[in-house]
Amino acid sequence: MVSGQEPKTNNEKPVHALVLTGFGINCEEELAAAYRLAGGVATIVHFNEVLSGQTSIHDYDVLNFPGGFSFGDDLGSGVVMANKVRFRKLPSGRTLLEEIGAFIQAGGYVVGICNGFQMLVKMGLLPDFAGQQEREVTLTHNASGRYEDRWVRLAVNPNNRSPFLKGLTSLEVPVRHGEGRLVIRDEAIRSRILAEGLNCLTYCDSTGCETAEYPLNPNGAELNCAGLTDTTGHVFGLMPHPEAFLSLYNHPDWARRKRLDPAASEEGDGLKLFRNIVEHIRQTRATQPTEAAANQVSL
Ligand SMILES: NC(=O)CC[C@H](N)C(=O)O
Repeated sequence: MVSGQEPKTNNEKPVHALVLTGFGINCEEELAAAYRLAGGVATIVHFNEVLSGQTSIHDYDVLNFPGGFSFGDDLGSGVVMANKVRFRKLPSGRTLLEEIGAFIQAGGYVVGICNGFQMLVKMGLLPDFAGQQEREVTLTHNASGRYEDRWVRLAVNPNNRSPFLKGLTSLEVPVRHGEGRLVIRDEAIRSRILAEGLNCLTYCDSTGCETAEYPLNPNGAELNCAGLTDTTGHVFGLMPHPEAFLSLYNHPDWARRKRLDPAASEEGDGLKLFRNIVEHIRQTRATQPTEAAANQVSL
């Protein structure tokens, strides 16, 4: 770029999402499409490229763990990938989990959807990354004893900490999983999750009231919890798939909805989350001078 035409603020840089793939992840294309439709840039990268140091997570704004069946759900869904993140050393000499900790501290965002949420929980990033040795919560087999593939309604916790959920009160999205039941280790952790608003999404009925009733709560999750954040709001995980509802035409009832309200938006509820995070990162950047502009000021 010609000198003098350098962007003055970082908000002229595109918001860049790193979307991981490999080993049985299968939702990376939809997730990348979600960021692109929301005005961001998305790059799909094989997990091994990150572990080998060919790709650095620090070059991106949002690190995404998509859904799927990584390692065939062997040892429990998400466990093998989580262990690679926790224990494999990168060329930097640090584990990927340590790199992710630094990435979050530097302002990065981490998202896990379905199998990705299971990975975040099993690597100990949710509900809070305090370097704790023992997991505080887990995601395990659905109470129904079978794979659940259905649309659910979610209520957004008004005290939630995630910029993904800004301005949202409820949304409709599909679930498709066998191990989505949140189990919390003890009462103290349960109270902390509630007190700090970490249970950012709960299964609800058509009136928006939280419910434990099956199949509205499709897996029997404690607190009817469908999604968690950490206390910083930089780590967000959820069992349902917002990237699977980007357009009205993804919804099984789209034809009736279109007939009843032909002028209604053709965007799906899920796209709102990605618009929110792209906008949030842009706004955060708008207040930060670029390195070049900061250097000019200090001269
Ligand atoms: N859609 C998914 O990501 C599925 C997650 C996981 N394989 C399960 O069945 O629980």
